[in-house]
Amino acid sequence: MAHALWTTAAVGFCNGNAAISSGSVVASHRNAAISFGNREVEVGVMMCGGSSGAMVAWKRQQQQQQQQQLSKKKKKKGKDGGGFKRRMMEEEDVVAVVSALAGREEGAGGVVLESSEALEALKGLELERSSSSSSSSNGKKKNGHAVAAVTSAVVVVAEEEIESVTERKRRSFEIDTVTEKEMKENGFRSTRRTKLIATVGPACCKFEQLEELASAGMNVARLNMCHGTRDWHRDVIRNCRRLNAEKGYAVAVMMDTEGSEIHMGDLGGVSSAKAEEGEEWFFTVRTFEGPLPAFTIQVNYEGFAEDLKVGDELLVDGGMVQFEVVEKIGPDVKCLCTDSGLLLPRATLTFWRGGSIVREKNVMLPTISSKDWVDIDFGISEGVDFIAVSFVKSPEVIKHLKSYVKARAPDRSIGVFAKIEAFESLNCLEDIIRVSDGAMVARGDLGAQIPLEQVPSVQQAIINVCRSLNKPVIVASQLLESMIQYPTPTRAEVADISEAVRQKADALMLSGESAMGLYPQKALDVLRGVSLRMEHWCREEHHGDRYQLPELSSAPTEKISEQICNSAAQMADKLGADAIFVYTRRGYMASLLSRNRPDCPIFAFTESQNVRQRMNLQWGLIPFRLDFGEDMESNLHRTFALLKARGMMKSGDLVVAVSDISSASQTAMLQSIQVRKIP
Ligand SMILES: Nc1ncnc2c1ncn2[C@@H]1O[C@H](COP(=O)(O)OP(=O)(O)O)[C@@H](O)[C@H]1O
Ligand SMILES: C=C(OP(=O)(O)O)C(=O)O
Repeated sequence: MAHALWTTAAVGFCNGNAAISSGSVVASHRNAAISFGNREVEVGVMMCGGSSGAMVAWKRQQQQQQQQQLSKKKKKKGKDGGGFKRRMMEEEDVVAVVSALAGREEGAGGVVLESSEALEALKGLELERSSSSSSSSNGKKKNGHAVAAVTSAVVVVAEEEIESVTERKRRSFEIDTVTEKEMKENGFRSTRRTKLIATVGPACCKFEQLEELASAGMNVARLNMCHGTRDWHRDVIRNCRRLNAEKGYAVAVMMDTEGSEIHMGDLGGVSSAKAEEGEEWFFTVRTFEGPLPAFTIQVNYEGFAEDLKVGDELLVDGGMVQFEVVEKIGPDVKCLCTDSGLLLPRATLTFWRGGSIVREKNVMLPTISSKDWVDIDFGISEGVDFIAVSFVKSPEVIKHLKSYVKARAPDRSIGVFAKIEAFESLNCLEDIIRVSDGAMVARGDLGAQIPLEQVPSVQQAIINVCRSLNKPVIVASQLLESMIQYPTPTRAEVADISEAVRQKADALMLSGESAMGLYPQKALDVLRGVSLRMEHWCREEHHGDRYQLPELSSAPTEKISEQICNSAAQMADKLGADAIFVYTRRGYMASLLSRNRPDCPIFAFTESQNVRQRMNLQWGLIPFRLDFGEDMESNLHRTFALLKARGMMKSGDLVVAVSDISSASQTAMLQSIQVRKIP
């Protein structure tokens, strides 16, 4: 808005009828230099004489002029007039103050706010921005005037710069809007600890649909590179970024590689095909000009016919449809359908012989194919937060990818997750997880590689290893499979989700339910509702029967941080603390706290949006973005003030605060635990 150089906008806090006037300014409480776009503007919060309740803020050079203009407007149009809009601010915060300014009508002079809450909000603003203080407290003399209280204040901003203020404010302290809502609705002790991941597909890829999922609690959006084009994925990633930037979410993006396991082609463009028992189908590596012949399925693996033997069982999608190999005809394999079902595009294929999975030349296929490398480059350039690697069989591939990612994106932290689904990965589970940034129990394909009845115990084993090694773990696939078609889940699905929550997995993941199901939103609602209920049951109603968490192992170099976090979590539980606060640059201390699975939520403050998004996948972490101050004390004060102002915490709440950040002036890192009551 270039038209008005200094159209005055005002935010005031009033006692009774007092509004903005040119009444007696008695002392400056604090002067804060605020950057508006390219300019530094001084904003003053004034201490006012109790009798007048007047308030003024000024731009240094134009102070007098501003006051006259404000006063004139006030006189002319009354207290609501002159473009000043009266507005109650019971529970709103600094961000809302500035947003209100940005959203006000064209030409409106400002927003007048009332109530002590609003005053707190301004104090937050002031604290955050203050570079010097000439404050005087209640009743003390300053500049020869009696100062009663901080009863009022005005912030003057240039109209054309409001947007950058909004942006700046938002960037200096950010919290996921859904979490904030949940915290206000349920009280922050009851916020959901288990994180939710939704696979994005045609059923939920539009901006509005993603927004609906985000508001239903999606913490991470997963993109399965098996499906869709890169342009399609780019649009989704950008929609997620837009959602975060415009709506205040912290949705992370996870890219899941296709891998080079054997799978079917795209069925010639149809969305599914039914295979009936007794039918003969041809599996082939040939390509066809024009439409696919009837009863033909293309396969992506050249050695397919070579690896198979007559009599082998061929399982589609881990057994959703089953065939028996009856004949090999050159590059084609004729199969008889023995278990009917729906064939879906690009479904995985596994072969079984005498009750064991067949490992022939296919075992030599690279875990990361050449197409995956191109996808990975794409993901890095589009700024994904996580890369999940399909069919990991050894730790080497993860190490290799991690060093590649570090070289390609030295300034960003991209988490590399190992999907545990290959039979071979179970022989070196610890080694794989140790070098990864997290793991996914990919039960869909895992259930096709090991007997189904072993999947639950393997799930538990993977979760245990992850906790012991301090790696986040995702439980994925078929959590609500029936909801692809129906609006309510089966009881067994609810029990399955509850079990994963009881095992304290970091995150639960939807696949087809959100990607191509009829009820993506409802499925996420069920996931959220069941998680909340089970968490509550474990925490509040079943305290004595706490799920026994496995031993925590430790890395020698990280022992001090680990001990600090373990002690802080124990202390918080024993003291019945309301929250743990952690100030963290890389998210590491936050993860060490999270793995203790304490009773109270962990408010994790970090300076980086990237780290904030990554923390959004971890159990119990409520990630905030915050510009760190000079020292721990100032960080604590600012966060207390801001959280109180936003109605998220209140005076008297008990907080255990952990920090390992050092200020610019400190050379050594200071690790500390403090127990504080919110003032
Ligand atoms: N990007 C996409 N484009 C089209 N369909 C998708 C996409 N992502 C997922 N799907 C659909 O959702 C289903 C379930 O997703 P997922 O479990 O991730 O894949 P898969 O079935 O290949 O393991 C897929 O089979 C596919 O039909
Ligand atoms: C999550 C899984 O992987 P994908 O969806 O890529 O098959 C799985 O197999 O469970």
